[in-house]
Amino acid sequence: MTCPDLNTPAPHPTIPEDARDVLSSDDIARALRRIGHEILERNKGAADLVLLGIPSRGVPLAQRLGAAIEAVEGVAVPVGELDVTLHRDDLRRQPTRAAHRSRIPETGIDDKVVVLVDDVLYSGRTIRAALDALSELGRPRAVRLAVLVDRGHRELPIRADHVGKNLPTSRDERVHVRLSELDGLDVVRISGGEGR
Ligand SMILES: O=P(O)(O)OC[C@H]1O[C@H](OP(=O)(O)OP(=O)(O)O)[C@H](O)[C@@H]1O
Ligand SMILES: O=c1cc[nH]c(=O)[nH]1
Repeated sequence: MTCPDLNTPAPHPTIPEDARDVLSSDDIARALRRIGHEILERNKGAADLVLLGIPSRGVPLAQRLGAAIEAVEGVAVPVGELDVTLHRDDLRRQPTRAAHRSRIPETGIDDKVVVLVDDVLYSGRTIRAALDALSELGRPRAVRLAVLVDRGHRELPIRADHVGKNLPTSRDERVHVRLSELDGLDVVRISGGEGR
């Protein structure tokens, strides 16, 4: 098996020209503010929260959620990133997928309420890998999941606790998330599918 390269960023497909917008920059900002409020409500405040973004785009989303929570509560929530690459069940099929390094806040995750953050939830396999990666790092009191887009088609018994937008899709469509920190603009588009 080829080992993933730690330094080479994963290639990302360009968005086809016929893609249509599903979330604008303002929509994304509103969704993240709402999710921030939901997380605080569910957790009854910011105590013991740790946000972990899943690379690539889960990382800036986790940082934005941290900022949104801080704006409401006035306290900084630890934010880190959790690489799941080596825990994926499709590593043999996609051996060139780049590995990142996990960055866990100094607070650690033991007895914390960890909120995993990702851009798209689809089969659920990335989140399964995230739970596997997390179990090597400690024992959170609870693990929750926040995603910007849930496009359905789960292949595993995994669900999100906080969703920016539920987007019914067909399997031959693709959801493209672009974020200013990595891509220079904020937008969610969808491409492919019958008649599009
Ligand atoms: O529920 P799943 O079927 O696992 O799909 C969701 C994952 O797919 C995308 O990642 P991708 O592998 O395209 O890499 P990226 O994060 O670099 O965009 C997305 O960012 C999610 O992490
Ligand atoms: O449509 C999809 C499916 C998985 N991951 C994405 O980013 N988009």
